[in-house]
Amino acid sequence: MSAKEFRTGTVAIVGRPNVGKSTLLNKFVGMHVAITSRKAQTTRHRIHGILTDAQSQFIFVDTPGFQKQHASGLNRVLNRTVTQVASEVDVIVFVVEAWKPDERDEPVLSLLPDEVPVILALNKVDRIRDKAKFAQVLAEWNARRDFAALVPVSAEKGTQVKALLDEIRRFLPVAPPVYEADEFTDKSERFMAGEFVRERLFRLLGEELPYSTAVVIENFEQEGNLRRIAATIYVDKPNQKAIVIGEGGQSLKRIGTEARHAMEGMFGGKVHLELWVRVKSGWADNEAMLRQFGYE
Ligand SMILES: Nc1nc2c(ncn2[C@@H]2O[C@H](COP(=O)(O)OP(=O)(O)OP(=O)(O)O)[C@@H](O)[C@H]2O)c(=O)[nH]1
Repeated sequence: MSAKEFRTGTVAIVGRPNVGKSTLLNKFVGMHVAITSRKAQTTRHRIHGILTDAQSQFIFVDTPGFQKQHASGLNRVLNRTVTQVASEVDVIVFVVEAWKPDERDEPVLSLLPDEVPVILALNKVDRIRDKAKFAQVLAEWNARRDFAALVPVSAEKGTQVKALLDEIRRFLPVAPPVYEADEFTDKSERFMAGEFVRERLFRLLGEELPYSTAVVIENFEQEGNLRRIAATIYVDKPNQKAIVIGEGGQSLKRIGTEARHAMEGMFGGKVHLELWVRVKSGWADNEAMLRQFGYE
């Protein structure tokens, strides 16, 4: 492979909430950079996962979940991000669930720009039993848009993920790599720290908490191999604060312990983590506050 043929480009992974975008991204980069959970819309930041192999460098832009039913300020910001990201990349991977074209995919489909090639990834094929019906689903999707390719995958099992990667590669421009091969994300440790707290929060309390929770890293200091991190979990209502803290502080303690262990594994050093919970009502509707929380 000569340097002249090396390909580098950006890839947006789009799709409505819960279709498996984060799982796919994690599979691609082989590392746990974006959080996954059963709860819809847990990915709010634009995360760059990077995969470099002998022939190419894929720079993945993970886009936020997409929900039309709640017209809050948060969703307006999310929708803007999805369109903006989609028009700036070399190729788009549009992730849907494989069993049937779903009307909830329509808002995302309608936002995809015409000038960027779109690969349809039909995810969760591990749950497909009826092959004949699946052929019909493929035909239906084909009729809806001129996709650059249609690839059935299972992000969770890894089935066909390599085939999907090969399809994506075809659309990356010939260019030298932008990032060093061992970089997996362009976000700082500070950002990752916030992601770990958010992940544990959703994992532990996902069923009880609404989407209106944000994590802000207030302090991040490094002394030798010790990192001192202070984070605030913002909730909308006092009763949510009580849920996050839990009986006798049990929940908050568990979130803190698990997040700290995850950080220590990732950063390769000791972490001292301090967690606070604060009520800031209406934050999901206030665009200035959203910017403060890093939701561009
Ligand atoms: N059976 C099966 N489940 C999958 C597959 N890929 C993802 N899932 C599950 O689908 C759920 C949603 O996955 P995520 O990766 O969090 O989905 P997402 O699209 O990033 O969701 P948002 O962040 O809400 O936009 C999780 O429970 C995953 O375990 C797959 O290939 N097969």
